[in-house]
Amino acid sequence: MDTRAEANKRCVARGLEQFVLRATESLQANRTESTLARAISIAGFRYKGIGETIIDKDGNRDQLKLYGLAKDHIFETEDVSMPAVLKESMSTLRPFNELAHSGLTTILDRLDGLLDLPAGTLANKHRIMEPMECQTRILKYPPQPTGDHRASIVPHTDFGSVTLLLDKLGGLQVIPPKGDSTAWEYVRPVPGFCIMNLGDAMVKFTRGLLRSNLHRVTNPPGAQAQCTRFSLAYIGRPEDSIIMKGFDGASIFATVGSEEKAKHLIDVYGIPRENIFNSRETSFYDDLMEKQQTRE
Ligand SMILES: O=C(O)CCC(=O)C(=O)O
Ligand SMILES: [Fe+2]
Repeated sequence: MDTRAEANKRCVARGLEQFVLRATESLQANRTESTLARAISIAGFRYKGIGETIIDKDGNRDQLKLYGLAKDHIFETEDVSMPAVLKESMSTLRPFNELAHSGLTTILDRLDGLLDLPAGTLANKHRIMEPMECQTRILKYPPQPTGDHRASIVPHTDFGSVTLLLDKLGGLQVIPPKGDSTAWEYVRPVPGFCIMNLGDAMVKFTRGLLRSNLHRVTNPPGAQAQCTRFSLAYIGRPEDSIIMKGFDGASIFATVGSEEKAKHLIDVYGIPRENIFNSRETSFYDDLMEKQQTRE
């Protein structure tokens, strides 16, 4: 990346840090939850106070507050009623949305390549100036009492195509693909990087080949459990006019550890036998490269 782009990114990051702190404090200080909840009429693009949702069968309530801001409102604020702290922060929020959306586009282009889709297939369904329900979400998780290991946010999959998460503290957990439903594992945030999560739209587009992982947030591990956890999410969604259905014509390559699993991919997903490689041998890498080079 050139130095100008680097500097740009650093400015946005600094602005964002101040913005998240200022916004969460001010929303907390000035709100009456019901007024703010009414401030934005589109469902999901609003303030949500602590405990508004039930997160498990025992009736436990969530332990976070959040504000969901529509991408379309960030670029067309005139007619949108929103708390002053957010309106005042548009000079930070607009570049953040542009940066996050360009990150989303980079990932979508990479996925086109991996799925053997024509270049631009996915990005053309996520053009930033088209109406779409991409969401910037500011989340605040107060520290929980020691030993409280309940989830703070309900276990869920994301409703969009790709989510980018800017987290400093741990607390985000996933069930890895091979795990059982109790095997939650922490996702460690890496300084300078964001966490990427595929959402339900990608499952639909790829007819279930890509996975939208179940995740939740619980008390951060170790000493971090004493800290308030802030998180900033950009939830990318396809344009409003896109029909949620599987793409035709993508070549899918897969690795499997047994003939039984290969048979499942062939029978259920119709993947050709020659596109399925053995995951127990490193030779699959050369086989795949050879296939990629010989494709039209
Ligand atoms: O706070 C986080 O790290 C995750 C938030 C999340 O999963 C969401 O907003 O969908
Ligand atoms: Fe999520």
